[in-house]
Amino acid sequence: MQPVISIEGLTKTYKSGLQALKPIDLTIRKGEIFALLGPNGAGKTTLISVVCGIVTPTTGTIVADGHDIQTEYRQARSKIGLVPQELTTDAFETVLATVTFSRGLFGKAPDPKHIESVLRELSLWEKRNDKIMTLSGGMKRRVMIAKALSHEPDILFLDEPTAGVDVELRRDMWNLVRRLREQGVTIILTTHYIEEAEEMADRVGVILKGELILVEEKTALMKKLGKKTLTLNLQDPLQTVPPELAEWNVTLKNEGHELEYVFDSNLEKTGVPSLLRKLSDLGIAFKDLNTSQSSLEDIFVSLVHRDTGAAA
Ligand SMILES: Nc1ncnc2c1ncn2[C@@H]1O[C@H](COP(=O)(O)OP(=O)(O)OP(=O)(O)O)[C@@H](O)[C@H]1O
Repeated sequence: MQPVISIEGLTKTYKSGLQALKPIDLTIRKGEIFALLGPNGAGKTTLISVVCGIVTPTTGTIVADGHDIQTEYRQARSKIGLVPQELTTDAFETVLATVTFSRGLFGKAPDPKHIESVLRELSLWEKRNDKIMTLSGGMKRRVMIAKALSHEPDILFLDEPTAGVDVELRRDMWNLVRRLREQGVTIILTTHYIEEAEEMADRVGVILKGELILVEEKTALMKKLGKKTLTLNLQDPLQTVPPELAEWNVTLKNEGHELEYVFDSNLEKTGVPSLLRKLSDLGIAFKDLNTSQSSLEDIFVSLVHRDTGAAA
């Protein structure tokens, strides 16, 4: 697939000496929705800010839609829309003036029809003559999105678009993102929420302490997330796993007091009912059972363990 953003050897060390990004290589494909996941302080905003030309990289090159973000900044930036995490807009201006002005900043000819359709899509048309400062927080966020779309960007960055927004805005945002994707816009969003990535993304990148530790198709990642563990507390401890249970790939834990079975909860046949029947046939009784789902955190932990070479 055609790359729309190519990032090579990107690092960022802030003046304070903090290395916010370790060498990052990443290609964003044209027309995809890419979700960048990571905990607070992982480097998501720094990465976006560098690609959008707000923060200068320490090393590395970034090409956006064929233009080097540093040597051809204006051409590259005109292709990009950015919805930042923080609301940065003129409080005394009206909605319409702010969004119209944003388009002009990118050297685009005025297009009142486009501005109107953006404002209507974001339920801002009725508020077009209101001053920004009189709007609610959610409405202000909608204005930020309208500003980012004012110059018809081919690439849209959304930095935590749904942090702290209500259900309605979240749903509108997701619908908008889908419609933009249908129009061929490439979307990169950062989020803490795995559901958001699950709902929206084609691919997911996980960033941890400035390091892009995983980039994967969402469906593959969801398969990993779909892993569940069934733990049975046995009535009587077992010395070894009975050969009759070989097909389930179970393990004994806690000195034979617990039988553990890891299965894929996405599958129609998880193997759980048949395992329980087999245990009953074998006369293996259990006092209690519980299941736990591997979370994004589990994936983080196992990746960190792997990266540091510690025993998993
Ligand atoms: N201007 C700056 N000067 C020095 N350090 C900074 C600056 N901006 C960010 N940092 C640091 O860089 C690291 C990465 O921050 P960044 O905002 O990119 O993370 P994030 O993944 O976006 O986090 P969050 O989810 O909290 O928004 C953090 O340790 C942060 O404190």
